[in-house]
Amino acid sequence: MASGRVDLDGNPIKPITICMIGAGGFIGSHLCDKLMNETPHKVLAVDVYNDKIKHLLEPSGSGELPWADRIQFHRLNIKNDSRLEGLIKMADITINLAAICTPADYNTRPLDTIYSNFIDALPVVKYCSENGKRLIHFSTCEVYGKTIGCFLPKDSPLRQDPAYYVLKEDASPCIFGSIEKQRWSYACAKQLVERLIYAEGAENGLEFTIVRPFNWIGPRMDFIPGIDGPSEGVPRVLACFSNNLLRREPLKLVDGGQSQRTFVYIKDAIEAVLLMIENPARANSQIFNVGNPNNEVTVRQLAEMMTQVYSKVSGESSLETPTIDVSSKEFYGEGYDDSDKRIPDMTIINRQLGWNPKTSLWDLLESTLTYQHRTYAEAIKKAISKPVAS
Ligand SMILES: NC(=O)c1ccc[n+]([C@@H]2O[C@H](COP(=O)([O-])OP(=O)(O)OC[C@H]3O[C@@H](n4cnc5c(N)ncnc54)[C@H](O)[C@@H]3O)[C@@H](O)[C@H]2O)c1
Ligand SMILES: O=C(O)[C@H]1O[C@H](OP(=O)(O)OP(=O)(O)OC[C@H]2O[C@@H](n3ccc(=O)[nH]c3=O)[C@H](O)[C@@H]2O)[C@H](O)[C@@H](O)[C@@H]1O
Repeated sequence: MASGRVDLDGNPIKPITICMIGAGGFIGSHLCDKLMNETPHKVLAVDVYNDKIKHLLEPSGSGELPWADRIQFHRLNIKNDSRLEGLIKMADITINLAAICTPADYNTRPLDTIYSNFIDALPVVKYCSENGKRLIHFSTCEVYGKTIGCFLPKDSPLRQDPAYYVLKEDASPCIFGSIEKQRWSYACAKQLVERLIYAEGAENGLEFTIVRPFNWIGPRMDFIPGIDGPSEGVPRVLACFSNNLLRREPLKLVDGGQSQRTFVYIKDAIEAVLLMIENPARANSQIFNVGNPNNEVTVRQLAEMMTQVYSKVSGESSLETPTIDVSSKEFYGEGYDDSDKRIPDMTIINRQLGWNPKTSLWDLLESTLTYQHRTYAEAIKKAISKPVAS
């Protein structure tokens, strides 16, 4: 671990204690890795699960892990645990990652989605505000909803104009579908928490940073159905397509796979979060888009690229029919809707933190699919060869 580390203004960085809620998830596990390996900070890791950070908590051989005294796991559900306030008080800063954040849940479990993303976040904001603690809250790029451009006629030349689709923290509107399109329950809950945090900052002086991730992907994201998650579960697209590739099934393109996304490598994105943690003067009172505008593809193009990359890393040939079309109603059920296009404007994060993503989509898929193959291929083979109980 480096000593003599300095912030972006050349000041020495003092070791701090971080209360990380949702530390056992995809982003939390990578952030814990980074903090343990590269900084002197302490982490109070809060989650209901710890499988994805077990390697940081328990030594695999004999001897102690070098960071053993800098990470503590607290298994608790923030919905109903009185220990939460004490942990926030013990820390210098709280990072809240806890959420239900898989689109398959937004329209099928809208109450759980709203409670998780709105109600459960309220005490965290309150305790930080009342105790004068800094808060980094994880929101989402979904708060932008749809682009203005998607309401223009299909052949309008304005659709090519970035003013109609690039998403800016301080200028773009939040455009959701009607209430019966329950897909937007998540985005709407996240938006209201953003407004609450902003108001706590304005009226009560809460020191906050809001993060809007744009499709961060990489190893340990979600689960592979039937292996380390429920067989009927529907994770986010990276895990859905990985599962299809591992099982040699066609990748399912929802409504033709025409929606567009920009994907950023988790390791690039975590660099941005560390800059926020260690540069409070530059990060406080800011809302940051964190994404990679250079990695834009349609979902169909993503499927084609993942098929090619998987074939390269696994040595297996591609299927004759690599993709099939499926309607959103069939795949997600009633009430699904979609963001058409998500290009993050990078002006603010660039100006405040000098951060830029580095990894191309091909490279990030190559390292991620190498991990998926190494982690799951054998387990899938075994699961497939098991006779089905009659
Ligand atoms: N991955 C992305 O690209 C992305 C994009 C946009 C927004 N986000 C936001 O970032 C945050 C983290 O996302 P992620 O991809 O790591 O998701 P994740 O599901 O892997 O991690 C969330 C973690 O929070 C925990 N958690 C949920 N409810 C809890 C509760 N009541 N008490 C204690 N722990 C609880 C879960 O067990 C899980 O480990 C979420 O708020 C999500 O909305 C992520
Ligand atoms: O990651 C983000 O930045 C945010 O967006 C995600 O939403 P979305 O990008 O729609 O979720 P994915 O499940 O990754 O789906 C991406 C696209 O692929 C499509 N898809 C998904 C799965 C599949 O098997 N096939 C398929 O075509 C979806 O319909 C959607 O158009 C989730 O809402 C959140 O995790 C997060 O807030």
